Amino acid sequence: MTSPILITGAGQRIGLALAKHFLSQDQAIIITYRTRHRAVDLLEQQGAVCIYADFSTDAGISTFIDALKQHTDSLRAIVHNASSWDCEANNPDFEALFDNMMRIHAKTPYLINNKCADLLLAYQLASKAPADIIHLTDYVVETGSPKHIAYAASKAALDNLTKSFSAKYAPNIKVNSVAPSLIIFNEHDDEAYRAKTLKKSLMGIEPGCQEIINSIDLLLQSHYITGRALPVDGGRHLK
Ligand SMILES: NC(=O)C1=CN([C@@H]2O[C@H](COP(=O)(O)OP(=O)(O)OC[C@H]3O[C@@H](n4cnc5c(N)ncnc54)[C@H](OP(=O)(O)O)[C@@H]3O)[C@@H](O)[C@H]2O)C=CC1
Ligand SMILES: Nc1nc2c(c(=O)[nH]1)N=C([C@H](O)[C@@H](O)CO)CN2
Repeated sequence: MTSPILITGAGQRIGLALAKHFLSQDQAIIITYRTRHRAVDLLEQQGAVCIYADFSTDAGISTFIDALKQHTDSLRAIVHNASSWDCEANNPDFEALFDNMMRIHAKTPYLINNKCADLLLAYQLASKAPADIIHLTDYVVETGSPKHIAYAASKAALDNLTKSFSAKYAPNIKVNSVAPSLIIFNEHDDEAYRAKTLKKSLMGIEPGCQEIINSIDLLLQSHYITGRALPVDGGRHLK
């Protein structure tokens, strides 16, 4: 039985790089997308199952879960990557911002982990190896972020879900976080922001998506690491 890996929000950037990596390893994948980027068409042509999902409402989460179960009866792993890096400066409606951040970063993983564990257990039963849940959190889980307050709090909630679900699902399913700081800039990031951000870590580089791919491969290959957050942050904590 080839059990696919589910990656949420894989239409661009890190999620897309992960999807391409797994396909290059002949690992079946299911991805979610919200915007139908051209890259989604290309993933589908390469054999990926691509499911539209907008996690901005409870109904959208529920609709996705139902669609997922129509496509597969087992999962090798779930990578919760979908995210919105939104901030208070851009959203004076703090009620909506907080709800949106919590829903995409905490409620969506919470509901999928609870309602799709049977798919992961089906893989474990057949393979006799543990399945995996991986949460993409953020370095700011440790520090907070004065400019992304609701975002940081929601990622901290996701970090806590890692601890709870790892205890709930062990030993059949491992649950870990990958906690990045800067991985890749956004196109709109100006030179001043880029220079300031690069100075925040000891390594002082924009490392690129391969760092996250390497981290996720490490967690997938381990039969022992669970309940942990793998920091991928260039030594930012020592700056
Ligand atoms: N990039 C970086 O340097 C860092 C990234 N991270 C974390 O790593 C992960 C990947 O980062 P990155 O690739 O930059 O992520 P992006 O900001 O590119 O977002 C990834 C995807 O999430 C999707 N998404 C956003 N909101 C929703 C929603 N409501 N419903 C469904 N999908 C949604 C987006 O869809 P659409 O294409 O429609 O917009 C997008 O394709 C994230 O969890 C991020 O927080 C953490 C620290 C640093
Ligand atoms: N969903 C996203 N989350 C984050 C992003 C992003 O582009 N999308 N970017 C960052 C920054 O790189 C930050 O780590 C350094 O300024 C954080 N989260």
